[in-house]
Amino acid sequence: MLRWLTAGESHGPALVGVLEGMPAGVAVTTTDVQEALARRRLGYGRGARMKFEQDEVRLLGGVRHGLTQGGPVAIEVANTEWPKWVEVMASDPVADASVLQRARNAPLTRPRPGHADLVGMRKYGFDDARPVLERASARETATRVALGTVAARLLEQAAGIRLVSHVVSIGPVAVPDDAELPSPDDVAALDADPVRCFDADASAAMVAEIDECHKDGDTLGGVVEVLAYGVPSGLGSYVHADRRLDARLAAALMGVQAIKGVEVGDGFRTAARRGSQAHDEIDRVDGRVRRRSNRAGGLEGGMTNGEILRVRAAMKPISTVPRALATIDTSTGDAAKAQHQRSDVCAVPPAAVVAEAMVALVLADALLEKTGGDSVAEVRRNLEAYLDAVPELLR
Ligand SMILES: Cc1cc2nc3c(=O)[nH]c(=O)nc-3n(C[C@H](O)[C@H](O)[C@H](O)COP(=O)(O)O)c2cc1C
Ligand SMILES: C=C(O[C@@H]1CC(C(=O)O)=C[C@@H](OP(=O)(O)O)[C@H]1O)C(=O)O
Repeated sequence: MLRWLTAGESHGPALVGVLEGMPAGVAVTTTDVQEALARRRLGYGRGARMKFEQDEVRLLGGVRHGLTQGGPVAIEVANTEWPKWVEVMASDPVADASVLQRARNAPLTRPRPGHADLVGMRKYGFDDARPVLERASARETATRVALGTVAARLLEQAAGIRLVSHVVSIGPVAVPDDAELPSPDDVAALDADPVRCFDADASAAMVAEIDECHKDGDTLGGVVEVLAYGVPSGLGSYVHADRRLDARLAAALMGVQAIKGVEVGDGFRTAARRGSQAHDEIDRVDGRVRRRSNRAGGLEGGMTNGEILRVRAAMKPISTVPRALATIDTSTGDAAKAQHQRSDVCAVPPAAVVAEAMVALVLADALLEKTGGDSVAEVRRNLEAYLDAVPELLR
């Protein structure tokens, strides 16, 4: 079983992630994690913070000489913004109370609709939204991407599974339904695209939409898709609700800040079709079982079926809207405009990278559940033994 946890605040000294259950022998370096984090910072429409903040990565435990050791992997992602927040986010009481009178520490009492601010204040007993937004912030996704990097390395090295994430819509602009899917060889091209989109026309229209929206003081959401190539048949299970891989993927994706819907394969589009047009017919071609289509997105009965895994996640528009939304001031009860400082206009491209990390973590967990194994070599051996034992007529 693979388990993971993250800790840390948006403007604290650092975020930290712990991944427990990784077999020994996964090749991963600080540079691998840094490169993955750099991909999360890409994307047209992100706010000022992305321009001046660096992600400083330290592998704190579980990796030696470029290989996991079988113990928990701990990764720190330091916030280079920290020097500006030393007093505001100090973990110990601040001796000189006068420093807390400064503007940066003023209580945030105009909760932003769409954020955790208002309910977080109620639930945890704060008269200031600061502690709520510090932990609710999607800055935390940096740690998920760091941990997802290790999971993705296991998937590739033990099972030849490779992941791709891309953007399929931003606001009203979408790639055509029948557009070609990007493959793992297209990742560099996706990284180079301003909105991580594989369709050049749609990409240009998305950039124009973001510009338009920025001018209007507004924000945008969209839909991302994660593809997994080379996934063996039989990860997950139909035997119980919490073992279904579709359910586990949906929960992991819904756990990303601002994700409001998940689609497996053709998902909601399938619901509008007749059965004869909704499923993936089975054939035998050159002695191998093949599917004539992949509308199911590689998942049937809560299990991978050997086709390309395809899941989508819908992100709501950024909640900190520059043309500020109506709220109340919780210190007076009066009507007010929601708190607004800097913010992203659109964070759909980084959300694709975060979604990819979540899929990597869930797939790595499902792979280990199927194969067991304390080292990459053992995982690989066990996977091969399982696949070799599948009767010829079912292959
Ligand atoms: C990669 C990423 C970047 C984000 N950047 C911002 C941002 O700059 N400003 C903002 O208000 N919300 C941002 N969000 C979204 C908020 O964190 C999210 O709206 C908030 O947590 C409330 O959404 P929820 O109801 O799904 O938790 C971002 C989300 C992601 C995934
Ligand atoms: C820092 C990151 O994202 C942040 C996520 C975020 C939010 O409210 O979720 C708000 C913004 O931070 P701030 O309010 O400090 O400007 C984003 O920059 C990051 O992704 O690394």
